[in-house]
Amino acid sequence: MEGVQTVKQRFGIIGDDAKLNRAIEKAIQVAPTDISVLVTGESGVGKESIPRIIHSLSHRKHKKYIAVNCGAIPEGTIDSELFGHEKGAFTGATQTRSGYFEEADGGTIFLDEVGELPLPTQVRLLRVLENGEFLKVGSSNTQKTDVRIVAATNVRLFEAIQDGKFREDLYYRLSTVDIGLPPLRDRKGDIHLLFRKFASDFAMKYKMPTVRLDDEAIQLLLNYRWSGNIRQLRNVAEQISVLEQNRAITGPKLRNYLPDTGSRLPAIIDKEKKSDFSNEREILYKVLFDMKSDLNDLKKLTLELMKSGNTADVREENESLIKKIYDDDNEDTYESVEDVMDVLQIPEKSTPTPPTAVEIKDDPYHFAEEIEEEETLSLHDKELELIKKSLERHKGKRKAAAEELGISERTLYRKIKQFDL
Ligand SMILES: Nc1ncnc2c1ncn2[C@@H]1O[C@H](COP(=O)(O)OP(=O)(O)OP(=O)(O)O)[C@@H](O)[C@H]1O
Repeated sequence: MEGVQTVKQRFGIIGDDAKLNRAIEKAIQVAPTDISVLVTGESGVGKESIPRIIHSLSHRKHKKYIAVNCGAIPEGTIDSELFGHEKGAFTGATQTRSGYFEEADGGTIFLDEVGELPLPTQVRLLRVLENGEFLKVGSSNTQKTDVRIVAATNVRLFEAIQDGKFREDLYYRLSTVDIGLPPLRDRKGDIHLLFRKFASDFAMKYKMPTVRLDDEAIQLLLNYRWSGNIRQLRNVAEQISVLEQNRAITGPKLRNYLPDTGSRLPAIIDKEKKSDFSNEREILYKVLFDMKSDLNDLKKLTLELMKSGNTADVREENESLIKKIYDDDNEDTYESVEDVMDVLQIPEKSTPTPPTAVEIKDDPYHFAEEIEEEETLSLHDKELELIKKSLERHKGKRKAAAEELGISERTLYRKIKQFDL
């Protein structure tokens, strides 16, 4: 039997927390059996690695492993996705199609977000679990399949059972063995380790030096509540790796990337609040918006220089703009405003005046209008725009889009429904 450390290495699992190790150990122990396993834990704790371990260490490893995100499939099509359908079963069913349970015969199916399954689908699933039997949608011919099921949930299934949204008998069938993964805030010893790993991965990906945290930043990292768990930590490491010029990260710098930190208060878990990604995104939008605004200012300046060819006129007319672009209290700015004024021979004045709203409005340059338009966009609009763009770019493939956006497929699915896309 493979050891916990070997498995961690093989599956790229970082951390040495006792609860994490116990979860991996349990996965290794149950792998050779056909026992159904329920993986529990908050969103982003790394539940997906457990079914992969179980499948790879089982006698089913040469057969298919299919991971299904139950929360990402619309209710109307989930039965057909899982169990297939007969030709003519519903409008658009132009030919017979096999479902995941048929495809994965001999292998393993991972049902992520199993608590999201509609009740009629739960009945079908129970039947497969009990005797391996299922019916294609629109068919009365019983079929057989031999599939090992590993399910995962980040909702409290007991509450769903009490609310009549999840069948109790199905819960017991699924959770013959329960493997719980701890939230990141309870794995303090692993937090900095994970950050360093992600920072080094992103440094390689973006071909930049690795960011490093000072002591204050490390403390902040350890005391943060991480409601989005490892996924959120990874996103923060990526944002910092991409956006920070100075690779030595101080506490105050890091704080900008941690929404609602409440400084070092102990973790407060809000059951209703699923994640902090909207706040996180807000910060990112702000940084991106500032960068875009600077870029537009520079475009304007360059165009004016090209059009007029007279640097003296341009520098006089755009004094406030030049100051706005270069007068930054950020120590990472490449040039100080004094250097630029020197180059352009503009005398220093005490208080730079940023362009007023009227100035921007009256500006004949289209990119200035762009700035004004951008400023009026709400977070909601920007989120919608990003989701649309990402879906377009990935030709409607939700998995790829969710990956790019740094959210789970289920969250993306909810957003698609929310924005009526
Ligand atoms: N121990 C770990 N070491 C390295 N990366 C990890 C670890 N655990 C999780 N990750 C990474 O964190 C991200 C989230 O993990 P995963 O998708 O498995 O979470 P989850 O619990 O299934 O979340 P959800 O319930 O939202 O689907 C992934 O990018 C995964 O690779």
